[in-house]
Amino acid sequence: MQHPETGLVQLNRAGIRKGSQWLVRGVDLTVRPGEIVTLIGPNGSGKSTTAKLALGILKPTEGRADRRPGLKVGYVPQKLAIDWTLPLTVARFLRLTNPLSEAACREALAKTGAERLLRAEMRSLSGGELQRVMLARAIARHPDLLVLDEPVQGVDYSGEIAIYDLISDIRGTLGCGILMISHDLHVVMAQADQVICLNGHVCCRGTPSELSQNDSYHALFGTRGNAALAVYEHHHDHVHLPDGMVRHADGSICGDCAGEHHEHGHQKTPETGGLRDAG
Ligand SMILES: Nc1ncnc2c1ncn2[C@@H]1O[C@H](COP(=O)(O)OP(=O)(O)OP(=O)(O)O)[C@@H](O)[C@H]1O
Repeated sequence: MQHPETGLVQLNRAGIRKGSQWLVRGVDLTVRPGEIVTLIGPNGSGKSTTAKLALGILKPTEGRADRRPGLKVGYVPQKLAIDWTLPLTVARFLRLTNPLSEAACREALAKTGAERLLRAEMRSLSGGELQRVMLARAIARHPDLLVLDEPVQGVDYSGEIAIYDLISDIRGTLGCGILMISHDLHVVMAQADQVICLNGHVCCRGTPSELSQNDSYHALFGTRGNAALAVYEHHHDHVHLPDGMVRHADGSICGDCAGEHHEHGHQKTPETGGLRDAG
C-alpha cells in the first residue's frame, strides 16, 4: 500500500481483462474516510467489477488497487448466494460471516432501523427490509469502508429515500468511507462527494451537480439521462423511522409527510418521479 494517508482505497489506472476483453480499464478512484463515492453507468459498464477491484476480490491486470493496511470492509453485494428454500433467521444470517453476540446483532439492526426483524425469516423480508438487514450485517464489524452494490434494489420510491438517508446517517455515525453503486439514475445523493460515471472506462466524474451539467454524461445517457439525473439535496434535518413516520429536527414525529421532502425545497421531476432541487 503506497498511499495510506490519502485514501482507504485507491485505484490508479486500474483495468482488468478476461481473455481478449477488457471489462473495465483506466479507472482512477479514491475513497477517503467520511466520503461517499458513487459509481453510475449503464448495464455492463463495469461498476461491479470496479467495486470488486477496490475490494480486492479481483486483481487488476494493469494499474494498481491499494487498500489501507488493516482496512475493515463491509460489503453489501448485488446478489446474495443463499438457498431461499432453507429456513434462516435474520439473527443467524448476521452471524454467518461474523461471530456476533446477540447484543451486537441487535445494535447493528437498531442502527438500520430493523431491530424488530431479529427473529424474522430471511425469506419473508420485503425488499426494503432485506436491504436494511444486509446493511446491518455490513456495519456490524464497524467497517472503515462500506461497499454497497445497488443498496436500493427492490425498494420502492419512498423506501429508496429512507435507505439513502440511512446510508448518510451511517457515514455520519461511523465516519466510514462509502463506495456505492447505483444502477438507478433517478436519484444521486447530493452528499455523494464524487460521482464516477463508467462505460468500460471513466466516462466523466464530478460532484452530482457538476455531472448533471457534463456533456459526456448526457452523450452516454441521452435524453433519458437529461431527465433522470436528479440531484437529491438532502439537508439532513429529519430521520425516516422504520414504521414510515418521519422524525424532524425539533423531535416532532409526522405521519403525513412520510417519504415527502416538500418542506426542504424539493419537487419531483414530472418525467421520472426523481427529485430535482427546487431551490
Ligand atoms: N468473470 C467475468 N468474466 C468475463 N466477463 C465478465 C466477468 N465479470 C463481468 N464480466 C463482464 O464485464 C462487463 C462489466 O460487468 P459488471 O458486472 O462490472 O457491470 P455492471 O456495470 O456492474 O453491470 P450491471 O449494471 O448489469 O450490474 C460485462 O460485460 C460483464 O459481462
